[in-house]
Amino acid sequence: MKVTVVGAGNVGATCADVLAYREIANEVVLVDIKEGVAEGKALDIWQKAPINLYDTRTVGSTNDYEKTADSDVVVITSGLPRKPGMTRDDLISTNAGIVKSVTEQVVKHSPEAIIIIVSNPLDVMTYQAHLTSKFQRTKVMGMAGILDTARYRAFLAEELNVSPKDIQAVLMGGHGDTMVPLPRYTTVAGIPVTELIDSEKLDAIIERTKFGGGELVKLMGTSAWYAPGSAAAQMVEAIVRDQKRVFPVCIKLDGEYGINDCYLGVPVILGKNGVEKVIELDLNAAEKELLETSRKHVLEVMSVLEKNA
Ligand SMILES: NC(=O)C1=CN([C@@H]2O[C@H](COP(=O)(O)OP(=O)(O)OC[C@H]3O[C@@H](n4cnc5c(N)ncnc54)[C@H](O)[C@@H]3O)[C@@H](O)[C@H]2O)C=CC1
Ligand SMILES: O=C([O-])CC(=O)C(=O)O
Repeated sequence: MKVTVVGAGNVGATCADVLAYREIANEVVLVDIKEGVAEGKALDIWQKAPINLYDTRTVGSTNDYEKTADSDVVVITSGLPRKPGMTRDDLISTNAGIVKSVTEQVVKHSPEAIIIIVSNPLDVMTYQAHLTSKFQRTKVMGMAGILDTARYRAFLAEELNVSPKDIQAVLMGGHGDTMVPLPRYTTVAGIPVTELIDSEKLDAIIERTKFGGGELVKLMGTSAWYAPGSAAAQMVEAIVRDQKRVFPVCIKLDGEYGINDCYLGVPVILGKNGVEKVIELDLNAAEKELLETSRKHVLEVMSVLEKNA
């Protein structure tokens, strides 16, 4: 299996590293527009192989997409990260152009690839890649839900003093402050979380999750990369190993949840064909209202992209 990661910055390099040391692919090609950066990071990851004992080949490329030819999966992380005071949506004008030009190259050299978008604003960049690639919707998806649920699970694990491994959760909607965590579908080793935590503490954790990206931007002056890079690698793994994992993933909705033509995070089954099924949960009225607010927000940002097209 061959996987390309475009953007050899913080998230892309982390993703490539996880793909390599966990031997998720046989070959990982790292691409960046900045001269030498992708080659250098790919070489560094390859030199770690004898220490960490893996044999995934890592190759770097300065914008030469020939090296990416016939990739099975392509992860797109190229684009600006936000700085303190910015929203993810503020990145749209710069990142839309980057995602468009990168997707054109990806499609030309890997017409059968499955594309995973990481660049922000996530839902709208997934839209951009889908528009440009003209691939079927099940083969163009965005990574956000695994990261957002991971933050939620980590905060819960800390509060309850249990292993993060035992916390299961699902979350829906756009990757932003309108995301919709679903406590009704959150369990600790099968026990409904609401039996273990009072509602005030749970609400505080939900709020912290919604602004989890911004918390890190404030601390570091740029956005997160360890959890995002690992989350993207986990999606790649589900696809290349045909694991049929159930994850929240951003995809164009075609009538699911009564929504058409909007890109939103929903639980899906992920396997060798990409998104193999969108799972439709029976949401209650309050959850539907939150999802509707999120849909409206993503549609607004999608319309900015359309105006600039
Ligand atoms: N979906 C999510 O949950 C998350 C999304 N992100 C987003 O991922 C993106 C990358 O973040 P970082 O890696 O932290 O940024 P970074 O600045 O460390 O890396 C971005 C890389 O993209 C490269 N690049 C720019 N234009 C390019 C082009 N046309 N072709 C190839 N490479 C190009 C840059 O040279 C740079 O090395 C940002 O848009 C960020 O907002 C970050 C974390 C989580
Ligand atoms: O917050 C950001 O800008 C990056 C991101 O999407 C996240 O870490 O959730």
